[in-house]
Parts: sequence; structure tokens; C-alpha cells
Amino acid sequence: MSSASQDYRLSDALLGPVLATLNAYQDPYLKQGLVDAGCVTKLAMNGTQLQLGLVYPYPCETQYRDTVMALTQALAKIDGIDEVEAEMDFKVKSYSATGNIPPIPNVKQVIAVASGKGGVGKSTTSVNLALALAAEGANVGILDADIYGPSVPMMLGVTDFRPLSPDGKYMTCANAHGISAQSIGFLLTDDQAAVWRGPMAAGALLQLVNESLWQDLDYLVIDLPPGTGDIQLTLSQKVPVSGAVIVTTPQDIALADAQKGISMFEKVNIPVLGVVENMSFYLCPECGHKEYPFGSDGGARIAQRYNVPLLGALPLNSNIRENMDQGVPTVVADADGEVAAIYRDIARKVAASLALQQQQGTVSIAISEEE
Ligand SMILES: Nc1ncnc2c1ncn2[C@@H]1O[C@H](COP(=O)(O)OP(=O)(O)OP(=O)(O)O)[C@@H](O)[C@H]1O
Repeated sequence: MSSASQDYRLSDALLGPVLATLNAYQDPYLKQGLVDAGCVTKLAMNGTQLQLGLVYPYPCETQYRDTVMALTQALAKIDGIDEVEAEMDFKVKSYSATGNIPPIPNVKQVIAVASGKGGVGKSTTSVNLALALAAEGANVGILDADIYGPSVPMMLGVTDFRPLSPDGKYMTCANAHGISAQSIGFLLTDDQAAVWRGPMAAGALLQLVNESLWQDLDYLVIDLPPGTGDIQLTLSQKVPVSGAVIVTTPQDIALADAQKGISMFEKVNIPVLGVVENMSFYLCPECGHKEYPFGSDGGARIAQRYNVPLLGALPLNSNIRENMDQGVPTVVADADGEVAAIYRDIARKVAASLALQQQQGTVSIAISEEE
């Protein structure tokens, strides 16, 4: 992966061992050495202190501390280096899997979250994924396209928000817990939305995508309506999606529906970044014992069969529901907890996978003005 800029000012005697050491450190999400991944942007010496600049192609701020500690330990073994001062950053590049669709202004990448059937926790996953990407440092928006049950306003605690259109063209978004949000639920009552079908719903959703005032987003997460019908297909064909995440529960029936979701995206050439298995196991709050009431490897099986990664498995946990009902999702409400850590891990996998798709050039890259 080529990096934005490289400023290497080391003697030949140091440059070789330093690059070798940095490349021996495999980024756990890019699965590449830091040099091969194009992350190393600056190398200089100040006395016996190595000044190191790293720029990742995906957001991973919560990993910086551990990475610097590991690198310092390894680099300090090289003769002449006693200390390391690291500057860490990330830069997400504009990218769409569907090269012929124009980019959304001020949005670099679009992640569609889908499920074959309703009620599996697609919105819960979308909201926590968006917040987890933000926790890693990204600028994130979420679009609630679930016309049949727009739950994002409730989940983010912004049910009273009504969009304004200062210029008569673009609508303002709500801000909650550091992310921007737009929802069909801000504009319609439940009964209005429920009667929408096919083209009418898809048209309105496209308007929401293209006519919202997004502010320099690294990622726009779209919570699609459940199912794999016309609306989902139209959106997949008309929105410049970078990659899709499929949410499922472990029961066979949900898995069968998830397979339909994977096939739908494959048909329109949108890469499926992976599967999230929700309500995968029950974690006893008293003793920490894990139980798998629906079998323990549904998500893994579907991932294997369709050759897509299993991004993570979330427990069936009443806190997740309660946090949602209170408008403070778990990634924010219990940022140091185990569940938030699972969501952040999923977020890093998704973001790194998008960066890798770009690196491999399997798809076209959309360049927008903010680059
Ligand atoms: N891992 C979980 N543990 C406990 N409750 C959960 C979990 N995931 C989701 N829920 C709860 O399950 C219900 C359905 O979740 P959610 O609304 O996210 O599903 P959905 O797939 O988006 O549904 P629909 O598409 O029909 O709107 C919500 O009450 C939510 O709080």
C-alpha cells in the first residue's frame, strides 16, 4: 500500500534495521508489516531518540498505546536507539465499490448494514458500529433507512429532532454521542412510513442519502430495511456503497435469510465485508458462564460457506437492549466493557477491510473534493 508521503532521514546503518523491525510488526487488522502497509511516513533521529511517524489507512486510535509500547520495545534493541517518539494518525480515503455512481458530497466511504430478516439486531449493530468507528477516531454519520421500523432516533436518544433546511436543498442532521444521524423517522410518523412500498420508499431514501448535510464524514453507516427486496436492491445500485456488513442470529432460519443478503450484494458487486452474529450466546451476568442456546457456530458456518469473514459475535445481553432503550448505546454507556470492546474490534475489522479492498484495487476508487 503506498503511503501519502515518506520522509526518511536515517543513516544507512540505521535505516535497514529500523525498517526491518517495523515490517516485522504485523498490523493485526491489515495483516501486513507496517512498511508493506505503507504506514511508516517519518523516520528521523534526535540524539538517541528515534522519531517515528505512522499514518494508518483506517481508524484505530484505541490501539495506539499498545502499538507504541510494542514498537518501542523492539526498536530499542537496535544499536543507537534508546527511545522512540511516535506520532500516530490515520487517513481514510474516498472509495466506492460501484465506480459509476457519483460520490455523496462530504462522505468518503459508505458501509451498508443489512439483514435477511427483521429483528436480528441490525439497527443495534449499525448504531454501535457507527459509534465504535467514532471511538477509533473517525468522523461518522448514520443513516436510518429502515422505513418499516426507524429505531435509530430512539437508540441515539434524539427522537425530538426535526431536520431543518436552511438553503431549501439540504437537510440538517441530528448530532448524538459524537456522530451525525439522519432518519426517515425524523420526517414521518410510523403510519406514514408503513404504507410505503418499493420505488416510493427507495426514492425517498435516496433523497435522504443525497440531500442531508453530512459534514466531512470518513464513514456513513446505512442501516438498511430488513430483507432483500426491491428497496435494498435499488439502494445498493444507486448509492456508492464501499462494502456491506450482514447481521444474523445463529438460528437456521436467520442464517438462510442472511445467505440471501450475501447473494444480493454479490449480484451488484458490492463486497461483503463480513457477518456479525448477534445474540450469539448468553452470558450469565451472575457467574459469567456462556451458553449457546441456538448452537455455537452458525455465523462461522455461513462465513465459511460464503467465504466472508465472521467479524464478531455479540452476546444476548439485557444491557445491550436497555442501553438502546435509554438512547445511550453500549459502546458509549459502557465504553470500557467487554461488549464495547467487541464492537470496536468489529469496527476496526470493517475499516481495515475497506482499506485493503482499496489497496488491492479490486474496485474503482471515487475521488471526491475533500481528498
Ligand atoms: N445482543 C442483544 N442482546 C439483547 N437484546 C438485543 C441485542 N441485539 C438487539 N437487541 C434488542 O432486540 C430488539 C431488536 O433489535 P434491532 O431493532 O436492532 O433489530 P433489527 O434487526 O434492526 O430489527 P428491524 O429491522 O425489524 O427494525 C431491540 O429491542 C434491541 O434492543
